[in-house]
Amino acid sequence: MKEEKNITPMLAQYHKIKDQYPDALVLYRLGDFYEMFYEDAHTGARELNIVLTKKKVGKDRYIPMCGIPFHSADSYITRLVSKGYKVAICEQLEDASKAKGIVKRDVIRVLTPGTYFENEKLKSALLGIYQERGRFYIAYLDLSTGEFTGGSLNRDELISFIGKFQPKEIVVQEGYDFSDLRSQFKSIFFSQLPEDYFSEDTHSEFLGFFKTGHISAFGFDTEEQNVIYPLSAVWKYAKVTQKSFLPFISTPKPYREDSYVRLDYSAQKHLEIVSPNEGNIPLLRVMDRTLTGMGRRKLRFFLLHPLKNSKEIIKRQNAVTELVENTELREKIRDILDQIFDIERLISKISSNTSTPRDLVGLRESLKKVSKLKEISKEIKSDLLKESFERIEDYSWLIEKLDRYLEDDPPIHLKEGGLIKKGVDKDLDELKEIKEKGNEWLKSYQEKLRKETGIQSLKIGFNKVMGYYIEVTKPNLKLVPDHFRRRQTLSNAERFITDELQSFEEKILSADEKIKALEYEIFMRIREEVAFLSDRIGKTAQQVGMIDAIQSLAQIAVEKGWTKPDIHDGYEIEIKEGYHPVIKEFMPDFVPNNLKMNRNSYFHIITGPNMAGKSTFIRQSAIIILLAQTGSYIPAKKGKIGVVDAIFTRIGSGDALAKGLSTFMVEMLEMANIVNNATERSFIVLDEVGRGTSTYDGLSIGWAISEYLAEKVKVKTLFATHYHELTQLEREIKGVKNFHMDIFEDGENIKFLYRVKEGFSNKSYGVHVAKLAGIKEQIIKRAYEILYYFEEQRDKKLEEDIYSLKQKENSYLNEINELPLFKEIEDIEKDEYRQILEEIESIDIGSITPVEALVFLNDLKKKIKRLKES
Ligand SMILES: Nc1ncnc2c1ncn2[C@@H]1O[C@H](COP(=O)(O)OP(=O)(O)OP(=O)(O)O)[C@@H](O)[C@H]1O
Repeated sequence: MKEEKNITPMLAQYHKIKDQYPDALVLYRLGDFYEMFYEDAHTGARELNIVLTKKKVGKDRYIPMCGIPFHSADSYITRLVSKGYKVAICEQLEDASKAKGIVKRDVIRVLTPGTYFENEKLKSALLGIYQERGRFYIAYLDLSTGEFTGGSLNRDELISFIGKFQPKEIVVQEGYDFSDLRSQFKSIFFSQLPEDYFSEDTHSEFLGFFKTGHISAFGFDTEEQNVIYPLSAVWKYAKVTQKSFLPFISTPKPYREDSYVRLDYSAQKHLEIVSPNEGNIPLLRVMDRTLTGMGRRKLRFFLLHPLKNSKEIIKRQNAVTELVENTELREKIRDILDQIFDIERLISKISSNTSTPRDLVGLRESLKKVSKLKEISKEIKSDLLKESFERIEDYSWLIEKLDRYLEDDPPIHLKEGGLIKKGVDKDLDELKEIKEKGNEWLKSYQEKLRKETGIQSLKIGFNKVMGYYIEVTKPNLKLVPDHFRRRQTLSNAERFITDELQSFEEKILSADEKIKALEYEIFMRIREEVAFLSDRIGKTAQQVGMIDAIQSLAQIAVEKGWTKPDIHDGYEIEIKEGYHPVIKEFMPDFVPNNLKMNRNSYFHIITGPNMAGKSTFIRQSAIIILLAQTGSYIPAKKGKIGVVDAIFTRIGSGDALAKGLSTFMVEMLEMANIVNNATERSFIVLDEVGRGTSTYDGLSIGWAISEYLAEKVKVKTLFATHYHELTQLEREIKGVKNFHMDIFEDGENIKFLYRVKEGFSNKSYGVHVAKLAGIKEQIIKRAYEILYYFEEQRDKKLEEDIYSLKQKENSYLNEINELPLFKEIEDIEKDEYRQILEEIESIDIGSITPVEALVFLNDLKKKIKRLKES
């Protein structure tokens, strides 16, 4: 900010502070308001829709200003932060009435989208990214729970991670180009951090904070060492923004993407696991039977991180089974969990100094219930649950202490007093006694005055503005003695004070102030003791979350009659009478379907009319596999699941992920990702491929991709398509099988049966759907005429195409030699001519497919054309 000459001391102070926070809106405390000045005032007034005024700062000098009242500042600040602004809170650090000269002020905290952790609405979380040689090193920090994790990812994994964890703010090193990430995640705010956040000094400070000398102490491997950059940068950012309020941060944990099923961002979105597409309901919401915040977060993690290791899946499944089968135990656990608050949030608040006395009482009560949970650990049999129960620590000594110290129903605000029980501190007890005795004195003094004056209705009262007073109603005023001094006149009474009452007031008020100060001091001491235990209590809270997530899986299984799938390491997948768990909620007569995949039948091409249930079927299959691998029971009569290593989806064409890319380009990017990464152990669902381009381009791409996936990768795939030509693949590749959605046809009227059957269907019934949608009868009639014509043409053309492709395959060299174009190149320069000839000769006739032959021919034609033109 430019220096201004001859400015007031207040403005000079403001400039000094603002200069330290150039990228934040500085909220400068002035009495009962937070004021913004200059450019900040313009921004604040615009974003908050409040009046922009002026502040006089000298003779005829004004600066722009806007202000928000201190008492309702929270909602204004939330609005600013949720719009991506950083807000620096500049407080008065001393009592204005006692200050000599200008009141001391400083920024006590900077609130940013990723660090305003105590705001429930914002759900703040922070991600740091450091890039080196194409690898992304990340650190994720959720200050509301203390969760801190770091890892090394490739680009796809990074996108998937952001999708799963949904940070509100991403911080990167200066100069890092994040425009492509920003276009993909529009609701996330990005900040660049200066060099020193990534410096060696910061590394040492960070390691010092966690009392270790090297990052490997957290369990990171040698090749992950660079993760120290984002970890320490994120930690420093939290420290700088929180200032003295730094809440609990757990020891960083390595995030190992490769121990979970690969679930790309597009799959998370398409399957609507935790966040729905417009208007829908996500799987998590339908399944969630957790009773605590920790459990809810754990269940969310389970669903986004299905396991790959069959032993681990079965271990979790066994825990779920125990609670499915033992109703009494499940209900006992649920009853206890229901009374436990969000311990992770509480300890985070308590250690950040933003806690209220009620948070400590909440923690105490929750820990009591946690002890109750521990009491039933003897009844537990399954390994995973047993481990969780065993890891719960016993906090009876802390509970006992908190019980002894804290009043059961303390006030919300820390400074109101009445927090600490009797018997904790001698001085405090004495002061309280003075206060209590004071009450007795007041009673007897009131009695004495009534007798002396003869005014029976005389009463002594107290309010915060006036202090103590003697109230006499109007009709009795003539009886008031001379030594009563008037303090206030009301409509039907007068209030007085006497010397005696005034000296009493001084004594009591000073006792009261001392009580509050002492209580505050004691409270802060206990708070610190609890904060010191944060890490350990946090670990116990994690176990409570695990138990809660497991019981939630058991509860939903019991409620909905889900079954336990058979998990194995083989290739086969079999689902009997499976259904879509979300759609079924709203459609009780949902038709269940079977899926059977093995070495002879793993690439299923599913055709059928529009609206017949193809998409639903392929999505439900992916969801059932995902659920099975989280250890959950499944919405099916029976299931055998050969563990998959990835679930890929290519669904829908409406969701242009990144603006600026065509729908088709987005679709092809997703396809490229699938083709490049799928293995024999993956599971793919494709809902139409190549729709965003011309029919033949689309068909060719769909065809070539199917051939590659079915023949080369041999990956289990469900491919819903309107390209009926693709059903030909069944004859050419073993493992490809055709299915269709069954319908009941009666002339031009059809009824959807929503059942998947073997064989193909060569009609789309799109016109029928148009009719259902209410398009005029005469248009429908005409559409049918055109459709029949096209169908005839198509069938003829298809036969011809296939015939000619076969021909090309058998004798492609001859055909290429006979191409008229080929002869024309004889006049062209020898070298290039030879090059083309060599290219033709290098082709292995036996291994080329019809589609490859076509592509090759097209390429050749283009090259020749280019040569001719040059
Ligand atoms: N198994 C089922 N039982 C009952 N109703 C179903 C079933 N599957 C789907 N439906 C209903 O049919 C509607 C259309 O299903 P879906 O979107 O899966 O069809 P589709 O064949 O993929 O259509 P399109 O080819 O137009 O994309 C669903 O919204 C649902 O209401």
